[in-house]
Amino acid sequence: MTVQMKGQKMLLGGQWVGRDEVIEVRDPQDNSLIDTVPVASKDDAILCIEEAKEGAKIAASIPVHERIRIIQSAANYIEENKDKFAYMIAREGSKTIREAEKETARCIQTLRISAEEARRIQGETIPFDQMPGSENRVGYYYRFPIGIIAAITPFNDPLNLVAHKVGPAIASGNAIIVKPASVTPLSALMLAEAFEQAGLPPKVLSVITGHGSEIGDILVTHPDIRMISFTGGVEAGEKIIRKAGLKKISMELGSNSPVIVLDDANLEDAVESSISGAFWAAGQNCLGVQRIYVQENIWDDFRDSFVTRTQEYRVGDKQMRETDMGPLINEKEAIRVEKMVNEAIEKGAVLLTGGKRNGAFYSPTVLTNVPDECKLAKEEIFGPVVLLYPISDLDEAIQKANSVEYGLQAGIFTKDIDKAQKAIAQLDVGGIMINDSSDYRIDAMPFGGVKKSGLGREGIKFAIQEMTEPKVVCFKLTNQQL
Ligand SMILES: NC(=O)c1ccc[n+]([C@@H]2O[C@H](COP(=O)([O-])OP(=O)(O)OC[C@H]3O[C@@H](n4cnc5c(N)ncnc54)[C@H](O)[C@@H]3O)[C@@H](O)[C@H]2O)c1
Ligand SMILES: O=C[C@H](O)CS(=O)(=O)O
Repeated sequence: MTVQMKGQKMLLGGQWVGRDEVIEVRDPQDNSLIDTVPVASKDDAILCIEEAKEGAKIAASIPVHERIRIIQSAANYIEENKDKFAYMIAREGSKTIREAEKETARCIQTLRISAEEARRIQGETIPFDQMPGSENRVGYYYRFPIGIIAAITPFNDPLNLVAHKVGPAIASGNAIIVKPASVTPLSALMLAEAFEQAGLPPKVLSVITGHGSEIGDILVTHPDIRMISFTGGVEAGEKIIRKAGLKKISMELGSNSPVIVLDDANLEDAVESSISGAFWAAGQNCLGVQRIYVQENIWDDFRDSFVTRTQEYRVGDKQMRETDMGPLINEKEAIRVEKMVNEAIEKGAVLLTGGKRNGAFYSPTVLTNVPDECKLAKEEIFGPVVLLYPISDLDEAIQKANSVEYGLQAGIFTKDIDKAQKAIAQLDVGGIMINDSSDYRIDAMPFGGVKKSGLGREGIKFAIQEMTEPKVVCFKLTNQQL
């Protein structure tokens, strides 16, 4: 399928512009050239922000009913062209076509929720006469847009995670500058095209392409940027926070997600849900199942079933419908995962299946007996690798699940409501799924983590809260008004 691309153009200050210097966007599966995008200069980033200042005034002046129409129209456009959007996600990224179709459907849902939430940005009246001397006053607060938002997004969900920033920004009357991942910028440019077709006024949305650390620095440090909405790895996140200065910050970072399987669990559900959660998007998934703590009296059954299902997972051409898992985003990432696995094996880990690399492909891999000091055990793998651990009881599972520096989401499989409640209370995470793996999310729920997994929450309504400020209004009434 050929997709008519903007080609060497980015959306900067309401204009589609090209640059002599370009970045090649290549298919991770065969390194074939898909398209090129411009390398924005620091001056381009500064110009983009200057134009976005006008865009912010325009965005704030768009009436809510028009914001709703624009966002719904963009969602309709994506729905009418869903095969092209899914094709591009699978082409420039490493998702299979079926995974890409699901991401496209979620993006449409994300935008429709954004349109709904545009009508729910409300304030409250405040009874001001609460103290002696404060009589004869009435007032309220309402939420207003903050201005220009810089959105910096990762490679693994190149469409929906951009929509999670653009949708709420437009719904709340802000201007937004998106800097997509340099390896998967094309889906973000297609999203910008959807909003252009929908009649979004120029300069409200910009998509600037280039090297993250270069133009990203301008976006992060510029005084006219009022909020940084970052989704990516903790290393980049920490660099951004150190440079940002006094700005609103949203950080959706990495994870090392645990799942607990107790002996009263539905074993088939636990296996199937954890297989999907572990190997979705070749493990390049912030919610990906990385550690599974299995109660020892069901250890053999779970381990054998999980390994068997892992071996049945079909790795291959991501554009083929029968494929379950494609490559990682590039060979460098696959080599990074391979090194983490080999380090663990050298230190005594037991490989139960997988552990094989072929270029950017890395086979679905399961290990046990991984020493705690290994990178594989304590860091984010961001690849198709799962660690199994036997545990004696829930207390041990919770202690071990909490023993890493991340806390995004966790899963627990049990029929015992008391044990589920204990896990809810004691697991140090942003979300816990009962009888689902850690990899469960709907786009409307509050989403984000604790510790090194991030700051703040996304999930449309929650993103809108971060993208708006309350403004208090108080009227002192004159005698004739009383
Ligand atoms: N919590 C979440 O919602 C969530 C969702 C998806 C991915 N992630 C995380 O993202 C990571 C994988 O994505 P990635 O490899 O694209 O992440 P990354 O951190 O390498 O890059 C993310 C974005 O930041 C830009 N960037 C990198 N360094 C920068 C800097 N110094 N200043 C400004 N911008 C900079 C990149 O160009 C890219 O656009 C994983 O850690 C994953 O867990 C988290
Ligand atoms: O990679 C992290 C994503 O935010 C998870 S999801 O694709 O949004 O569920």
